This record gives sequence, C-alpha cells and structure tokens, in this order.
Amino acid sequence: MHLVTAEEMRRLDRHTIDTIGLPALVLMENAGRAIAEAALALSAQLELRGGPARWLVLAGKGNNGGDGLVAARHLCEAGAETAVVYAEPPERLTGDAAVQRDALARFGIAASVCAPGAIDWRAYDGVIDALLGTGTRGAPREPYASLIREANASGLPIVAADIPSGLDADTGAVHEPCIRADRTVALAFRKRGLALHPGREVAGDVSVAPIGIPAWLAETYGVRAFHLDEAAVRKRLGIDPSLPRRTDTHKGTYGHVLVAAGSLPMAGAGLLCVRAALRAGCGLATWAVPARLAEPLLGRVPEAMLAPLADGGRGDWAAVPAEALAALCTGRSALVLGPGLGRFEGDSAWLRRVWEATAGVVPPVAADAGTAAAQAGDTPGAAAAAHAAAATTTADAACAASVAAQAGDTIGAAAITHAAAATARATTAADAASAASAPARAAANRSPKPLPLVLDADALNMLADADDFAGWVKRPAGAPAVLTPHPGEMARLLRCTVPEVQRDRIGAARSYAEKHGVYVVLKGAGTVIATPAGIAYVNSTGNAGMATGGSGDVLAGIIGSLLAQGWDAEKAAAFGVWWHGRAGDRAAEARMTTASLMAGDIADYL
Ligand SMILES: NC(=O)C1=CN([C@@H]2O[C@H](COP(=O)(O)OP(=O)(O)OC[C@H]3O[C@@H](n4cnc5c(N)ncnc54)[C@H](OP(=O)(O)O)[C@@H]3O)[C@@H](O)[C@H]2O)[C@@H](O)CC1
Ligand SMILES: [K+]
Repeated sequence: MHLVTAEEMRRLDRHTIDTIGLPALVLMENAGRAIAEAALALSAQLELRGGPARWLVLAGKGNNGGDGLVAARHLCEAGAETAVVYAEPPERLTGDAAVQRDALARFGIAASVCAPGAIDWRAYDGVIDALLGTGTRGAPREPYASLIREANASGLPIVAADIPSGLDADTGAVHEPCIRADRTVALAFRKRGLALHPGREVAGDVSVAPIGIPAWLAETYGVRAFHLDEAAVRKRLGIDPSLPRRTDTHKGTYGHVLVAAGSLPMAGAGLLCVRAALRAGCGLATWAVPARLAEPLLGRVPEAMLAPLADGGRGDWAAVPAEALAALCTGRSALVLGPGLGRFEGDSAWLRRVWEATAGVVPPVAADAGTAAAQAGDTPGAAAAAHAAAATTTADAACAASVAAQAGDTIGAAAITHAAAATARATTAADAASAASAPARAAANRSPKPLPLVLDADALNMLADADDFAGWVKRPAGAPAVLTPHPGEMARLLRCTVPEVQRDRIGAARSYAEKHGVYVVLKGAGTVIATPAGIAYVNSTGNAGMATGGSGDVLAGIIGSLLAQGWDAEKAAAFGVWWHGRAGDRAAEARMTTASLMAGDIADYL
C-alpha cells in the first residue's frame, strides 16, 4: 500500500539489516524466489511448446542483478531451463551479488557476458529483467541500453525485478530505453515510479513481494505516499466501497450540496457536475446558475433544485455578486464552484469573497452604504438585499428577492421588496442600497457558518491569478478546500511549467497542499491526492477514455457530494478519485472501446 522512493527503500533495507538483524543475503534470497515464482506463474499461463519453460535472466552488476541470479537458481530448481547473461563481466559484481554469482557458477547454470547481437532470443520463452533497480542514475548506459532494446524487440514476455530497468523509481519518468515489462515484482514495497505515469505503463501487472522487511517499518520511517487501490480504500481509508446505509435515514441525513457551475457557453459542465453529485449520494443538490440559464435548464436534472442568480441578463457570472452566491450557502453542507464558470473582470477578488464567506469570515463593514450592503451578505436575505440594491433593473431585483424568499428570510425579503420597489420607481441605486443596508448591517453581526469548498476549472484560474492568495484567511477545520487542478491548472497555481509539474507530480501536489493548507487533487493518469499534512495518494483506477470533456466536472461533483455528506476531506478526495476512476472503468467495459466514453457515462456508472 505504501509507495516508497529509492532513498526511503535504502533506509528501510538498512534498518532491517542493521537493527532487526536479518542478513542482506536473506532479503536477496526472498526477492529472487519471489521473482522466480512470478516467472513460473507466467509460464504456466503461456502456451509453451511442450517442454520445460526456457528463461533468460539479464543480470546487472548491482543488487538488482543479484536478485536475478537468485531467481535463476530457483527457476532451475523448479525444472525450468535457465540461462544468465551478465551485462558486465561478472568480476565486477561485488558484495551480495558476487556471492550469488559464485553460487550460480557452482550450480552449473549457463552464464555468459553480453555481446551485441549475440543472444538468440528465439531460444527462450521469457526474460527476467534484473539489469537495473533502485540504484539507477539517469538513462541506462551501454551495454545496458542495447540489452534493453533487444529484450523489448524480442517480443518475449518480460518479468522485471523490482522496477523495469530504465524507469526512474521516484518519479515514474521512463528513460530511453526502458524495459516494457509484462509483470513487475516490486520487492518489499511498491516504488513510486510504478504507480506514477508514465512508469506504470511500462510495468505491466505489478505485485508486491514481501522479502522480510516489515510493512510497519514504513510508518516508522514516515513514508507518507500510498497506492490508492481497493485495499487502500478499505484498510487505510476505512471505507466500504458499497457505501452501505442505515435504514432509518432520510434525505436530510446525506447533506445538501450547492453547485455553482455553468454559463451560457458551458452549461453542460454544471449539468454533469450536479448529476454526479446526486449519483454520489448527497441527499439534496441545489444548482446555482446565472438567471438567464434557469429557464432553459428547467427539468434537465429534475432531482436538483435550481437557484437562479441575477445576472443582468448576460447568462454568465460577471454580474453575479459574490455575496449572492455566498448567501445561498446558508443551510447547505458543501459548495462546488468552478465547472463552466468562465472568467470575468475582477474575478479573483470575487472568488476571495466567496472563499472568505465559506470560511466563516464576515468582511469589515465599509463606510459606503451600498458597499456595506454588498459586503455584509452572510445571510440569504442580506446578501440578496445587497444584490437588489446593486440591481439596476426591476427584473434583477425581483430575482434577488426570489433568492431571499426561497431561503425563507423574511427580513431580507422585505428589504428586497423595498429595494425592488425603489428600483422600480427608477430611484437611484444609492436609494436602494440604503433600503437594503439596515438588515444587511444587522445580519453582519451574525457569523456565517463555514462549509467545505471544492474549487475546479476557472475557479482555479481565478485563484492562480490572485497575487494575494497567501494572505487569504485560513480555512477552519470543518470547512476544508479541495482543489482539483489538471496539470495545466496546477502549473498556473505553482507558477511553473506543465513539464515541471509532470516530472514530479507528488512533489507538485504536496508542496501546494502543504503551503496553502488545502487538499489538492492533481488530475491525469495516476491522479495524485495530497493533503495539507503531506500525505499523498496515487490513484490506480481509470483509463484513457476518461480524457474527455466533462470528466473533471463529474469528479468535482462527486467530491463535493461526499463532503456534503460529512466526509472528511482526505477521504472525500481520495475515495472520490478512486470511485470516479472505477466508474470510468466500468463504463469503458460496457462499450466496445474506451474511445467511446463520455463524461456522462462516468456519472451513470457511479
Ligand atoms: N539490501 C538491499 O539493498 C536489497 C536490494 N535489493 C535489490 O537491489 C536493488 C538495488 O540495488 P543497488 O543499490 O545495488 O542498485 P542497482 O539498481 O542494482 O544498480 C546499481 C548498479 O547499476 C549501475 N548503474 C547505475 N545507473 C546506471 C545507468 N544509468 N546505466 C548503467 N548502469 C548504471 C551502478 O554502477 P555505477 O554507475 O555505480 O558504476 C551500480 O553498479 C533493488 O532494486 C532490489 O532489486 C533486494 O535484493 C532487497 C535487498
Ligand atoms: K530491473
């Protein structure tokens, strides 16, 4: 379940050898035996030409090579025809690998030193790659490089010892050349590079073989990265993926998510997000949209409630005051903000107001009455009143009034009626503002209730453009923020390049999460979830068919829904990602090709 770096692995090895007292040769013996067993299991599945399986072991000069030599002995003992090719003259092997070299010679196993083009690959049924392991630095040099290329070109099944040779064990970067394995037997712990893209694509089926290094040692040494598979979901996160429910529950038990998403050109993003939220189990979902979208969207998701926000007839968010949205948060248990939102003038400051309102902060009342009304909006009525005060048309004021009415805020509704009437009488906005400001000021004395927040898509771009983000209020424990960037958005947030993000995805997500006290879901093959405490998960589910428009909107809806159900952010983000990928896999299985997958299918297979 743990994912280790090469350096962490070295420390765990050393502790086992020096402190626990297990000789390194015992670990190597266990490693080699596990590799041989994986090879034999593979031969049993292959259609061999009658006789015993013929295995070729490619051995490097380090301990990875030593593992391969042990595997050769065990294969031989099990009756397989086995040969060894050393990448370098065997005299260069030292320490435990040299012990294995000598034992192998006494066993009578055929061994030779590689020479370009000398191997007749047709004489074998499979290859054990024991050339390079966690001691690799940079791209394989000659003669390793040629051996790797030839092995790949042979078309033979390859079992890699620990990692495919040429893979960066820490980052998942694939050097040129790199072994393309059918199976990888990870020794003691899965190396990070086996879980991260593109490394996991060259590793084939990965199994983890215990070799004598105790699993608990990883905790002792502070290993804080995890492979997110079903075992981790059950054991580490403590979640039963069937999400059983008690019978004596009702819709109020499962939270109420507010989704603020969609604009005229991207209304579908909101549709996908809110549908996914409902499929992910929240009791109620309200979909806040620019008012112009409300009518065309009526009935599209009958299970969700629509909350139109006065938009000056634009169909986007540019004219929707942050306070009007913040006001809708009252009585809701999580907010998802971003899918299909679009960008507009001053949107970073707009986002800050939503951020602070959902973190439970009331901005200081400004001197100007109109601004005060706009900023004090911590209850539906007050904010809607502020909105009405700012409204220049009767229609907008009426829309704001309906928000207040929906929220059941009678003071606010009265203020709005007043403000709307003022607007209708074509008096100035200042008149309307003063009508609204009294209840707004009264409301300012009541603190808004904080709630969890999911930021996706353009909300992340707004955040990236906020030069003052480091100074934004820290979120209280019950109101975490989960950010769901793709690599481009992550690069904008970190102010670096996409290749820099992709080179170290765990490092990128983790550094941002720790620095800003947020949860980061860095999307892409092997989605990384990082917590403010420095824990990271690398997801194992999902497929390339999910690289399609709307897939991220579905994920944001799932995570928001789980947060609304009261899950803590680490569980909501990690399980949400795993579930999203799992649903994508199930949806892909139902089609002829992953290429046919659409984001809506993912929501349907939750
Ligand atoms: N107790 C333990 O430690 C256990 C370890 N175990 C096993 O040991 C593995 C780690 O072993 P390791 O540390 O010896 O390193 P390994 O990967 O075999 O290679 C190092 C050699 O490669 C060379 N080399 C480096 N880069 C290169 C390049 N680009 N191109 C070409 N050559 C390159 C480098 O030579 P140098 O450059 O230093 O001259 C050095 O000689 C680990 O993955 C697991 O399989 C298990 O048995 C369990 C117990
Ligand atoms: K290897």
